[in-house]
Amino acid sequence: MKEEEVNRCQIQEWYPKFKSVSIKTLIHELPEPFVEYLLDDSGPFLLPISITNEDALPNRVHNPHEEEDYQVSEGSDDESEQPSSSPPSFPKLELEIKESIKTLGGAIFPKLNWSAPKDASWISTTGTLRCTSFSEIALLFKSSDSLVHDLCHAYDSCSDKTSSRPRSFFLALRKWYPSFRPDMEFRCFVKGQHLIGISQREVTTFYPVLMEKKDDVRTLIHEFFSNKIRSRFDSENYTFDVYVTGDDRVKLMDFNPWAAFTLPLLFTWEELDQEIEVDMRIVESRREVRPGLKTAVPYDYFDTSPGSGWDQFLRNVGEEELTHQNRGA
Ligand SMILES: Nc1ncnc2c1ncn2[C@@H]1O[C@H](COP(=O)(O)OP(=O)(O)OP(=O)(O)O)[C@@H](O)[C@H]1O
Repeated sequence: MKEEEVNRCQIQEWYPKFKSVSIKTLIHELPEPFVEYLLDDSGPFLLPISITNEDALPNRVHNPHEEEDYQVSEGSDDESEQPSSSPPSFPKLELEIKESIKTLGGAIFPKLNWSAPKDASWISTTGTLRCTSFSEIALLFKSSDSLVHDLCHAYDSCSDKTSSRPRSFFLALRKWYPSFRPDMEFRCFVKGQHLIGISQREVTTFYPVLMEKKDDVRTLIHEFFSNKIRSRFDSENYTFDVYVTGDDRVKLMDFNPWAAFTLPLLFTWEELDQEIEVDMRIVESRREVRPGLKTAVPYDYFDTSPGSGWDQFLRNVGEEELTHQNRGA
C-alpha cells in the first residue's frame, strides 16, 4: 500500500468531495500544541482548563493546585514529589469548537483524521461518543488507544513510508445521530474499482430484519457505488462504510484503506484478495454471531489471569481477610 492511498481516507481529504452524500461534518485543523498534548503521556492525566467552564467530569477537583496540596499533605513531605505540570489550555480552539457544536445542533460525534475514539466511550458520562463540549472531546481523545494509531502508526503498512504521522491533524465534528441503527451499517469492499463485497458492520448481533432486507440493501448500495463513489474516489482498492436510512437513502460514513488495519468483518482478507465467494454477508442466525472485535473497556478490566491486576488485588484481599480472621480467632 502507498502513503497516498492511506492519505485519501482521511476525513479532511474525502469529506469536501463527498459532502452531499455523507452526514453533516465540520472540520478543524488542530494546533500543534494540542497534538503534542495528546501525544504526551509522560506526566499526570490532565484535562485542559476550560475557558467556558464546561467540564467533562463535573465532579472532579476543579483547582489542580488544591489536588496537589491534598496529595502533598496526605502523602509525603518530600518537596521533590510535588507535581510540576499545570493543565494546558486551548482557548482559541475551544471557542471555535463551541461554535461548530452549536451549528451542528448541540451534540457531535468526534473523529481524528481516520479514527474515532471508540475504545474510550466507557469513560464519558453517557458511555457513548456523544460530545457537547471541547472538554468532553479532549477527555475521549486523551483516553483513547485507537487514536494512537492515527497519531503515530497510520503509515506503518506503507511500502513508501516516509513519516510516522501526517503533517497536520484535523478534528472532524459530525452531527450526532441518536437513532443510528447498527443493523443498517455496512462495510463495502472495492477491488480494482469494482464493488466485490458488502458486510454487515456490527458482527456481534443477528438482526432478523436484515434477512428480509438483504437483497434490497445490496441493490441500493450497488447503485450508490456506481453513481456516487466509483468514478470519484481515486484509489483502485479500498473500503467504504455506509448507513442505509429508514427511507432507503445511502449515506457515506467513511473510507478505509484496503487490508492493513481495516477489519474485514464477515470476510477474511484472503477471501477478498482472491475474490472467493465474495458478495454480501450478514449474520444469518444467532449461532453465527462473532465475538466483539473491539472492546469498549480496557483489557485490564476483565483480565483475571495469573499475575494480572485483578489477580494481585484478589490475592491481597484474600490475605487481608485471613489476617483479620487470625486476629479474631
Ligand atoms: N454522527 C454519528 N452519530 C452517532 N453515532 C455515530 C456517528 N458516526 C458514527 N457513529 C457510530 O460510531 C461507529 C464508529 O464510527 P466510525 O466508523 O466513524 O469510526 P472509525 O473509527 O472510523 O471506525 P473504523 O475504524 O471501524 O472504520 C459507527 O459504526 C456508528 O455506529
